[in-house]
Amino acid sequence: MKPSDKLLIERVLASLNRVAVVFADEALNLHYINPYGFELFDLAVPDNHSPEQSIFSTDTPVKLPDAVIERISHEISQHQHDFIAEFNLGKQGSAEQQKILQFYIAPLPSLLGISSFSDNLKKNKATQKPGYLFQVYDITESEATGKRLQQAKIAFESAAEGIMIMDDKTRIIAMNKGFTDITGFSEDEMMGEIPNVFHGEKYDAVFYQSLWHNLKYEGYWRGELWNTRKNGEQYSEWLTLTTVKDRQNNVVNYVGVFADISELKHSQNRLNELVNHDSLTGLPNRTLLNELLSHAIKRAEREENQLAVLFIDLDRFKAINDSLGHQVGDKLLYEVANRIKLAVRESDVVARLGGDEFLVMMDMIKHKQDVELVTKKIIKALQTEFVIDGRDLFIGASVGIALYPEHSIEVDGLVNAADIAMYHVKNSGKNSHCFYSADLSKNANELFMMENHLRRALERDQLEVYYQPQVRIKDGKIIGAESLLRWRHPELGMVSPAKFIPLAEETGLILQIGEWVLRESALQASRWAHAGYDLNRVSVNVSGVQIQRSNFADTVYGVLIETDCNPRLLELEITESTVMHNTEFVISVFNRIKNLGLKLAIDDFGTGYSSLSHLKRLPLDKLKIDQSFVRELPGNADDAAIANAIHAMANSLGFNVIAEGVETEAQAAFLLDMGCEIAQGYLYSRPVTATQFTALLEAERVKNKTE
Ligand SMILES: Nc1nc2c(ncn2[C@@H]2O[C@H](COP(=O)(O)O[C@H]3[C@@H](O)[C@H](n4cnc5c(=O)[nH]c(N)nc54)O[C@@H]3COP(=O)(O)O)[C@@H](O)[C@H]2O)c(=O)[nH]1
Repeated sequence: MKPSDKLLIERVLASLNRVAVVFADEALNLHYINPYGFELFDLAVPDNHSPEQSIFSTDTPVKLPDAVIERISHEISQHQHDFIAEFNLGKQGSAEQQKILQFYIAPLPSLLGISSFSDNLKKNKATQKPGYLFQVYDITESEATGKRLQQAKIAFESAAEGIMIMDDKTRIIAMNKGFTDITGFSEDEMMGEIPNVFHGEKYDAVFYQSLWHNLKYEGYWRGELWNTRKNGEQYSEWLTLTTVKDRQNNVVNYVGVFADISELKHSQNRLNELVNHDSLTGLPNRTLLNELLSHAIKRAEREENQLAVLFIDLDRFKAINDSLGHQVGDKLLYEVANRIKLAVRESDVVARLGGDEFLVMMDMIKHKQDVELVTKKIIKALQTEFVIDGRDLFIGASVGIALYPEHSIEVDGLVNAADIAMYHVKNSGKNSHCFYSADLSKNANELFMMENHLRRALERDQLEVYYQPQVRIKDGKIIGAESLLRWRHPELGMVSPAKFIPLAEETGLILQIGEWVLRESALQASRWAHAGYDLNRVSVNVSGVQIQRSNFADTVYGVLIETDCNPRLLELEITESTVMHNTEFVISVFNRIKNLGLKLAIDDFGTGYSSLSHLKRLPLDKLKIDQSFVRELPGNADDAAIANAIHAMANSLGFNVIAEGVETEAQAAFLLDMGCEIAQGYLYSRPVTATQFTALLEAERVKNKTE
């Protein structure tokens, strides 16, 4: 071989950079390996050897890795000359690499041809014998790609989602089983068809603009769609469309993947239903109402319309719920919701805010009078008797009305204004309606301020207990005292209990305040007893809220222990209306108090609607004739008859009687004549401080001593 030919062949072999070329003898000793072979098998280049000059003698110790030799000799023994094998081949100086190699082995009659490259080889006898030419390709990458393709194919076929592949004209060219499962359409029916999402007529222009804009500039579009199955059923799908482009940036395919989210939608709707609706009546709750009201306000603003918000609070509902139980209460609320719905237009919104509070939102209001008419209709509907579990129940409704934009232009503002107006109705006789006005807000603010002041009154020692004597009419002897709470406010002056007790009851502050009055009274009663004053009892007013909302008998017991007061020195006065609510419960509380040794009196008797059968079951000691029946005695024949009747009834039930509000001698004489022996009123003394009361007792003691 000419030196120039030898050089050419050597260069060609050296330039092959995708195939390793190896000449080996029968014993698989290497006689030649090109530079790429060195790289592929990670062989160290011998010191005296340059890779370009790749021909070497067998004296040069270059060897294929053992694992490779083993595998080749195994395949040759099996007459396999074309095979793929996987090896861990060490990368020089770095971690091993997994490689997949494709071998082509060509047996050669002898290696004599290559001996001409090297003088060493010429002398080598092995070159006389048969040998092999190996071509080895690294197919690791393409194998991995193949594997990935295989996996993608499995994923495509087995995905529960529907997958469709479209050409650049959005015609379906491939689809999976998930597509058929969801839509009901087979491959035969869909091939070449354009999917619904691209149909020009199904959605509006804005939808298509946004879809194509996204596909073009973002490369994908994602959204929720309604679609129709082959059987005509509507379903909801979540679809992702992706644009596939070639190297020249031309669209070649669109791929659509969609999931059937009908079930999810259903659950979501159910959840929304639960979150946004009142479970008892099915009406929108406060959350949904706020949303609806907010939309309605925006619409009213656009269309320059008026809106009305009616805040409805039921009258007497609490009493029914407390006395007849929650089941009856729930049924009543359900019926109330139906009656309100029937009284308004279909388009009006009726919501339940909680408890016995409802709200009606009416839009497109032309005249205030129209709102008033509907309100009256609602009140009338709720006034009519309800028959629940065979029982006739009567309630009423107090309705506050606020108008958009007159009273507020905001959701909260409107609801608050209607609430304030409703509150005003409640405080002025109930079962009526009233439009909001700024004056009402002023009152509400004052109440709010007073509530804040009252909260601090106890801590700041602004409360004080006054005592009013209860006297024996025939000789004027003080036989008892009624505790009457006073609030001495640094700025507001003396605040009447008639003003702050209802507020304390509403806010629950009465629990703390009432306990404080009881403790003060017990301490004072003990002081007077220890001082030797002959006082039968100190009578303490107890609010219905204390009885209904606290462990009242336990509180009384605690106060007795703390103050070391003899229970016989104390009497509790409870209003007639309190004892007729939740009567069974009240009876049990009264029995416990009675067992502690205290006396019990009914205050303001004659103003409520006592049932005689209930009265009989209460462990009472005394009835207090309300001052409204005393005021016009003896001239008013009706009051005289009532006072007489109360006295007679108390006698027959074995109760003592006391008359309150006695201001004149004539009243006292009439009462004594009637048989009522004890009285209380300005005739004897106004309520006074404990010190002043002690002075009254002391004066009496002195007087008795001197007589
Ligand atoms: N739950 C609690 N209620 C209390 C407590 N302290 C008082 N109250 C209740 O507040 C209402 C107003 O009380 P007050 O302004 O003290 O009025 C009482 C007397 O001052 C007044 N009175 C007494 N004699 C006369 C009279 O001759 N003429 C006249 N016009 N008024 C008079 O009557 C009130 C006594 O009411 P009563 O309790 O019904 O006997 C009042 O309802 C108090 O009950 C408290 O600590 N807790």
